Amino acid sequence: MILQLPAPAKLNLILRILGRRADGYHELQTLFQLLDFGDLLTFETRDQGELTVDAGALEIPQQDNLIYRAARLLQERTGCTLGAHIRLQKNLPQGGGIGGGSSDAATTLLGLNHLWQCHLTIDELADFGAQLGADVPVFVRGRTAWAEGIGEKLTPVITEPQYYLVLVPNCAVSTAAVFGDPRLTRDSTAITLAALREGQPGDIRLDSDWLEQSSGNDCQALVETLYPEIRAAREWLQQFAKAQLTGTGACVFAAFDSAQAANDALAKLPPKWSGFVAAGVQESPTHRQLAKTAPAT
Ligand SMILES: C[C@](O)(CO)[C@H](O)COP(=O)(O)OP(=O)(O)OC[C@H]1O[C@@H](n2ccc(N)nc2=O)[C@H](O)[C@@H]1O
Ligand SMILES: Nc1ncnc2c1ncn2[C@@H]1O[C@H](COP(=O)(O)OP(=O)(O)OP(=O)(O)O)[C@@H](O)[C@H]1O
Repeated sequence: MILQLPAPAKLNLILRILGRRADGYHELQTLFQLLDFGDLLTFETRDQGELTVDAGALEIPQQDNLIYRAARLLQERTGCTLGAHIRLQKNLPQGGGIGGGSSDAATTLLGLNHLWQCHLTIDELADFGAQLGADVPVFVRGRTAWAEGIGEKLTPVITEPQYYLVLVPNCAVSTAAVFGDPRLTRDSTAITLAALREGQPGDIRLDSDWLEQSSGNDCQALVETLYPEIRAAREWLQQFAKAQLTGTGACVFAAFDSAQAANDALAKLPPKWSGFVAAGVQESPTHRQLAKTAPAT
């Protein structure tokens, strides 16, 4: 049986670092905005337990690929004797801060749970995801969300519809190196969302005025010192709208009210950089696609 599923990108519209835990991981608060643009994965079930990943031009040994690691973890934890061949169409830049590898891992957990009929719950899959990386659970849960802890405590939120122009500078940033740098500021005060819930039934709605005041990325100053090209890309984008780093970079982004305005800015992009326009979404395209998919037999 064959199943094709998207693996969307995310942006960190807010990234605040509150402190460092004894294990080296950082307590943070971040607003994960899911996008309607990403990688594409094709899963083909195998009767024998063998797992293979065709990652195209992505130069990573198979056993290190988060797709392979997610599939292996699911096999080990469920005792499933089925295997799979998984093909990756890589559209997202590597080390871009837009969660490409994490999203591939989440789509693998969701896709194989469906194909292999493991019947795991989203909570169980999100727990497995957290073992693969701090950004995996948000993609497993598939909602634009406010995150706390090391990124695993998720509260779904509703953001205003926006189009994002994402620029890809010519450098890949190591997340571990940024978090390990003594110059990183780690003392932001925590934001509380509870006040925003007052009088609102259902999910918290974050309006653009609140976002304007609260946005910012605590990694940005350090990353721009380490990679002047990232500062140059952000400053170029800043001529159109407030521009910011996502995650630990390298990508920078700005929000626009229409796809037309975002594409007009993209058309002026200097040839040394690439970029893309994507809409912000509340629900992951992976979940939307799975909801339309017939049960595996
Ligand atoms: C910065 C973000 O991209 C924001 O979305 C993520 O929190 C990073 O998520 P990720 O790439 O899935 O992170 P992981 O693969 O779990 O960790 C990569 C490295 O980042 C550091 N790390 C990550 C998350 C976190 N809350 N604190 C950390 O200190 C750790 O040194 C770790 O070795
Ligand atoms: N399927 C995959 N796609 C991309 N990177 C992968 C994959 N599997 C493993 N990796 C490794 O994960 C690292 C992070 O890649 P990724 O593209 O997810 O970075 P990122 O966009 O900065 O993510 P994040 O925002 O979650 O930190 C890369 O250095 C790469 O070696």
